[in-house]
Amino acid sequence: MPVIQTDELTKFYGDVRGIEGVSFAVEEGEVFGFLGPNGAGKTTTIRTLLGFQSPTAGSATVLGAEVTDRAALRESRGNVGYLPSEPAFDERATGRRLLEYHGALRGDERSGELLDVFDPPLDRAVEEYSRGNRQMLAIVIAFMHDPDLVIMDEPTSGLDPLKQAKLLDFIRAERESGTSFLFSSHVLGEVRKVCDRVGIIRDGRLVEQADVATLLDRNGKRVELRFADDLAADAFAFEGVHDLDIAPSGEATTVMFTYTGQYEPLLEHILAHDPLDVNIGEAPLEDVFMRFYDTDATLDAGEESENGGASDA
Ligand SMILES: Nc1ncnc2c1ncn2[C@@H]1O[C@H](COP(=O)(O)OP(=O)(O)OP(=O)(O)O)[C@@H](O)[C@H]1O
Repeated sequence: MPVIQTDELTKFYGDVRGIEGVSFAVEEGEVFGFLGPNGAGKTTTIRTLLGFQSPTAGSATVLGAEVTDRAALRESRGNVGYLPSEPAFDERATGRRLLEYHGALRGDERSGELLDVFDPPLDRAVEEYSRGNRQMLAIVIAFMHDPDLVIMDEPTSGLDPLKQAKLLDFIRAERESGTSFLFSSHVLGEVRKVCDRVGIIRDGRLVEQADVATLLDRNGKRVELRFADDLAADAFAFEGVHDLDIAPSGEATTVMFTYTGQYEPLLEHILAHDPLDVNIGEAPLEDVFMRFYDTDATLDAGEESENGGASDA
C-alpha cells in the first residue's frame, strides 16, 4: 500500500487555485521528490496531506488514513515526521524544552543519536538561534519519534554545505532502513542525490511523474568536443544531435550538443575529425526540469502561467 496516495486532490483558497486534480502515490521505502517553481503548489499539497487545511475536492490518504478523517489522521501522524520549510517554534523556549515537549507528544526514540549529527545549542532560547540551528532543531524533532514517513519541505534551506551533505546522507541511510519520504525541493543536485522518483508540479497541476533515471535517459548526453581544425557549421548535424553549437575558441574549434542517439555513430563521427578533447557526460537534470518549468506544452491550452515559468532552481 502506498504511504501517500492522492486522487484528484484539489485546494482553492477562495478563488485562488492552490492545487487542482493532483494524483500521485509515494510507495513504501522510496524518496519521492516534489518539484516545482515558486507558487506551484508544493506547500499547499503538503499542508493538505498533514490535515492543516481541508481539500476543496478530491481525496488523499497518509499511511492509510484519509486526510479528512481527523481521528484517523491524528493516529497516523504519530508515525509521520514533518520538516516545514520555515519551522515555527515557541521562541522563548530552549531547544531542550522543545525536544522534551515533542518527545512527550509523539515519543522520543532517537534524539540522542540525532543530536550527534545535528547539534543545535540546546540550552539557548530558540529566538537566539541562527537559521541553520533552527533547521537542525526541526530535523531532530521530525525524526526523534522514529517515523515511518517523513514529509520535508525544502529541508536543506539554511544549512551550511557540510550539514546539507549530512542531512542527505542521513536521508539515504533512513531510506535503506525502510523510511519513506516526500521531499519538496528546488535544489536539483540534492534531488538527484536522494530521490528515486519525482513529481513535477506547475501552476497547481502535476505535469510529470517519473523516476530520476528515466528523466535523465530521456534527456540524453551532453557532448563537448574540441578540434584543432575549423569545422563546417553542419559538421555534426546528424540524427540524435540537438542544440548544436560550433564556435571558434582560441586556436581550436569547440563543438557542443545534446545527443540522444547510439554511441557508435557518434564516436565514429568524432574520431573521423581527429579531436583534441572529448567530453561526454550526463545532461544536467536542470535541463529536464527547465523544460517543464518553461514550456506550456504539458499544460491545458489557454491556461495562464502566473509564475511566467520563473524558477530559482
Ligand atoms: N493561505 C493562502 N491563501 C491564499 N492563497 C494561497 C495561500 N497559500 C498558498 N496560496 C496560493 O496557492 C498557490 C500555491 O502556493 P504554494 O505555497 O503551495 O506553492 P509552493 O510550490 O509551495 O511555492 P514555493 O516554492 O514558493 O514555496 C500560489 O498561487 C499561492 O499564492
